[in-house]
Amino acid sequence: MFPADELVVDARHLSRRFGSFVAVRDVSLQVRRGEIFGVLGPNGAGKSTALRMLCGVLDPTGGQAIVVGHDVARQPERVKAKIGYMTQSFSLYADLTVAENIRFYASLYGLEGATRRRRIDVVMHQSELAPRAGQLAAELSGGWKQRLALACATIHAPPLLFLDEPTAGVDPLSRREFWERIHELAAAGTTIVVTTHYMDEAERCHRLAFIFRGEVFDSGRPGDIVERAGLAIAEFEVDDVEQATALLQSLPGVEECAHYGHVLRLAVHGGPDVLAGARDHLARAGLAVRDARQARATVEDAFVAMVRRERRA
Ligand SMILES: Nc1ncnc2c1ncn2[C@@H]1O[C@H](COP(=O)(O)OP(=O)(O)OP(=O)(O)O)[C@@H](O)[C@H]1O
Repeated sequence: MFPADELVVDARHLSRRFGSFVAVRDVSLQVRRGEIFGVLGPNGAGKSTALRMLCGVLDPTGGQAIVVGHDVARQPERVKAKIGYMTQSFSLYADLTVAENIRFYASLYGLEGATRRRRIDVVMHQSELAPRAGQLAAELSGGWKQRLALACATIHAPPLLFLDEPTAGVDPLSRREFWERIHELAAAGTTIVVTTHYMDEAERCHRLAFIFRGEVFDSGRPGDIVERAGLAIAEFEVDDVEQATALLQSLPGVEECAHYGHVLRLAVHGGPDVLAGARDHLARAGLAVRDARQARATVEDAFVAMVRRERRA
């Protein structure tokens, strides 16, 4: 492991206004070396704006961030040289081949001589792109484009990698492979800050920050965030799903009652006696319950509950 106190990102009270609109407000977050840090939030929450400030491509209008040892507002060029940045749109040159794209990024980061050759070999090998070196980027599938984008973003072996919705639109297998690669990079000491809308990906992060309307609402390890949300979950298989939903939604403390095929998933604020209480409620109304079981609350449950609570407030 790496020194636990080695902060690669140290943002304090970071803010960004666009005119009178505050897109990011008073965001403080610290990311340690080798961590995979996830940033979650609904559309328009301010995730990309926060990331762009941490990358040194957008000036903060308040607060401070030290990233890879440099102040993002005072030394944005130093920060940019030391980080990798991959966005949803991948920033590839469609009419260049795989190898040409990688060589282009190697030049962009000033790699020369033996170091350049070695890094090109390493990323080609790690991304398994070597057999496709001569293929045009435009001809690659979504998953291979994503591999190429990651290869380009890491060509200079940056100690810190920012990923802004890196798996949007790629298939589940490619997403899994991508995350395996992310974990390999982190295990080798690369720090990763990633935004995502996929909650299974959020669960793969070491720590998370929930951003809503520009502010951090909660942050910590996925398990701790889920625990703080205080939700108990039960799943029911019932014959009359619609009637069961209506009945369960009338129970006190219900956060959500959602359909998953023939299964109803109930999330309530409260203790584990939820299962027995809800089943009794259905039984009293004469509804047949074929199966009832307690389930694990997830980051998605915590996220949805948080966003709903804030929208109600
Ligand atoms: N250059 C800009 N000028 C004005 N407003 C902006 C600008 N950039 C972002 N915003 C606004 O700031 C808010 C936050 O946008 P941002 O792109 O950071 O959200 P996000 O959380 O990344 O959303 P998404 O998940 O949809 O990518 C939005 O309301 C957006 O319209």
